[in-house]
Amino acid sequence: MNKKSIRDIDVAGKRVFIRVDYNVPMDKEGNITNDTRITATLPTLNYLLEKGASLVIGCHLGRPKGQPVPEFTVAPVAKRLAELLGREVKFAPDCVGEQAEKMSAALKPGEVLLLENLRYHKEEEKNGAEFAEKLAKLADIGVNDAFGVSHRAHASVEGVTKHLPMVAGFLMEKEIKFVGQAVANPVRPFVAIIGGAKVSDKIGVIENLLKKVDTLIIGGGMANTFVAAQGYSTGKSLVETEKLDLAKSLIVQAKEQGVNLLLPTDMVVADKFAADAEHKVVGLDAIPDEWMALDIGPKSAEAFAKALEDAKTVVWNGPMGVFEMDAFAAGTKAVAKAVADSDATSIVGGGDSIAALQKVGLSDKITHISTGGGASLEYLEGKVLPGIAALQDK
Ligand SMILES: Nc1ncnc2c1ncn2[C@@H]1O[C@H](COP(=O)(O)OP(=O)(O)OP(=O)(O)O)[C@@H](O)[C@H]1O
Ligand SMILES: O=C(O)[C@H](O)COP(=O)(O)O
Repeated sequence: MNKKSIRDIDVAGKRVFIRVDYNVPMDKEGNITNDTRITATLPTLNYLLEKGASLVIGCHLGRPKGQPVPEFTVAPVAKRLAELLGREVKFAPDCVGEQAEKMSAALKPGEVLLLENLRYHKEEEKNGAEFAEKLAKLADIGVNDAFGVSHRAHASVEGVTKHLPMVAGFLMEKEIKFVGQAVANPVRPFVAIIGGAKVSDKIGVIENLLKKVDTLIIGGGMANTFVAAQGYSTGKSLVETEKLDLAKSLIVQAKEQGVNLLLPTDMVVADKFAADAEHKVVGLDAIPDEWMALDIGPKSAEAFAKALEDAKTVVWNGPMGVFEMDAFAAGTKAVAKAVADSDATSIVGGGDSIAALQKVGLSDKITHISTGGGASLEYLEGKVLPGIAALQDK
């Protein structure tokens, strides 16, 4: 890596601003259901603390759209982080402003301050210069250990580096190494699996992935838009109507480029988005008007698993269904098992994808669990991520 890391700087007695990706899955009561994204940063945090730094940690949770939405407070993260670090974690109820400045100024070496959700301010996602400057005031030097957010040119990721020199943390270094290596010269067949719910974010990635992979499997919420693009009626399923033309064109592009594009042929549909919903398996031509597709069906799962049998490189982001509810977890489980059973180099990324893998107990069968979902997909496409580009050169 041609970027500086925390090994290259002296942090003794300094306040370090660290951007992390603590966008962790939570249940309705606000309990963290998977803390991988927190534990993955501990080597960086502990190293800096041992070297005599104090830490000002910035992160986001969910998409509160620039408002202080209580559901998206990162207070539960502060509690979990304190348990994991075995030391007190102070909490600033606003990430910028007088109180945050006072709290950060009072930090002694070895002390840790977590800032409230950065996305409570709309300037974060807009990369507002003033907001970035306010964040920079909280520290002497910056560290980016948030690979998962480095595809976003947000204030705490990109803008802040104009006021605060920023270097890579250990997690960032590790992600760049593993994700980069696996796809630099992938052993073939190379299979990518895309699912999940962030359809408009990730559908654009597919065009570039088609140039790299031999097989592309699409499931989860992402598949519904492709099913609709083939002319089927999809009832109340999650569908990005604005992306139907793009989905159609991607189906054509896959054919032209000789990529084996696998879409579901059956679905598990439900009468509502709930764990106790009435549900059944149907073919694509039989999705009832008032129902929604919440998982791929068993035939699709079998076909996807078959395509993974002889894969040598696999990249997976996004669950095949609403795996958080047992009735809609079978597709994700089947694909997870197929990836685990193959002897491919496998990279699975994304907050919910990691949670799904742990739920089925197969994480240790995966070559690299990436904390980045959208970020790892964009990195795989060959894009320069703004958060990485903005780090100090060696
Ligand atoms: N058919 C579906 N309809 C609605 N939601 C779905 C469907 N299939 C999967 N999902 C939901 O998608 C969510 C995960 O999608 P997402 O794209 O955020 O993946 P991720 O692994 O968390 O990646 P990232 O880190 O980029 O967010 C899960 O909460 C899951 O319930
Ligand atoms: O979960 C993720 O992929 C990262 O935390 C980025 O979140 P975002 O897609 O809301 O920017």
